[in-house]
Amino acid sequence: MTASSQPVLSVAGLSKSFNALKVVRDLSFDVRRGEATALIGPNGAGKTTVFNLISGVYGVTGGRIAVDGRDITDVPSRQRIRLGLSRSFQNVRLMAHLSVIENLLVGQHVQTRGLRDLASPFRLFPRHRWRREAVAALEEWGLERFADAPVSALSYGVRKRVDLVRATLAKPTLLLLDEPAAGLNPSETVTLRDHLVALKARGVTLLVVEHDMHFVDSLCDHVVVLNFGEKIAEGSLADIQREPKVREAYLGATGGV
Ligand SMILES: Nc1ncnc2c1ncn2[C@@H]1O[C@H](COP(=O)(O)OP(=O)(O)OP(=O)(O)O)[C@@H](O)[C@H]1O
Repeated sequence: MTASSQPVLSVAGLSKSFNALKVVRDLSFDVRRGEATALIGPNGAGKTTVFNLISGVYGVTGGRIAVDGRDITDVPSRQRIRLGLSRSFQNVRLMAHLSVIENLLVGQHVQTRGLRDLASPFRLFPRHRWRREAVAALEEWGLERFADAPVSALSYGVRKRVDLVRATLAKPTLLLLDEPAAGLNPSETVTLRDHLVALKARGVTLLVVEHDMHFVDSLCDHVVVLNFGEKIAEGSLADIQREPKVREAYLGATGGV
């Protein structure tokens, strides 16, 4: 297999139980390089748990996870970040009392050094490489006017985009996005979608948990459907929407995919 045809992420026979509760069952799928793959399913299907397994928040009960052909199943989560995995959470995890630029600097610091000396005086090093990179990234995404604003003063849509900038500063190979469109108004949703389409065009591979099927349709190349922790279908959105199993799973839960 050539490096470019090798999947960025490969999940094989993955399972996770919490005591007697089997939340993920024998799940296998690949995420192809340069594509956006959606992981969808009714509430409680196990999507967030799969993200937590891939990012290393939880250990697996069974199965293997590989990134760029390297088995990371037993690699601690911090090292997974260094191997190219980055994640943006459903509830934005920026520090509200810090400015946008400070949040980006903390993010870079945590990714490269860990939490050990988090208190180092960033403000004393205005010409620091990280600061230049963070400012350049904000400019690139048209967010530079917010650089010195406290995160608490930003709209939710701008916070989400700042969180995306934070997640991509480390130039990830694979970006995991947990419900990126949740809580956004229609125009914020389009802006965020355009940001993600641009990231994809730059070669960032995306794995997205999302309930908004219009958003999935406009961003994702491939869809994996979970129900009760099991994969019940995968393919294009049009393909999986035709699958009786998928229609059944959604009709039982939310009334349609
Ligand atoms: N730490 C945990 N301990 C016990 N059960 C858990 C834990 N985390 C998740 N679960 C259970 O696993 C199942 C799957 O949850 P998960 O959050 O992964 O689903 P989801 O598909 O992301 O749902 P949603 O779309 O509502 O966010 C649920 O029944 C949930 O209660």
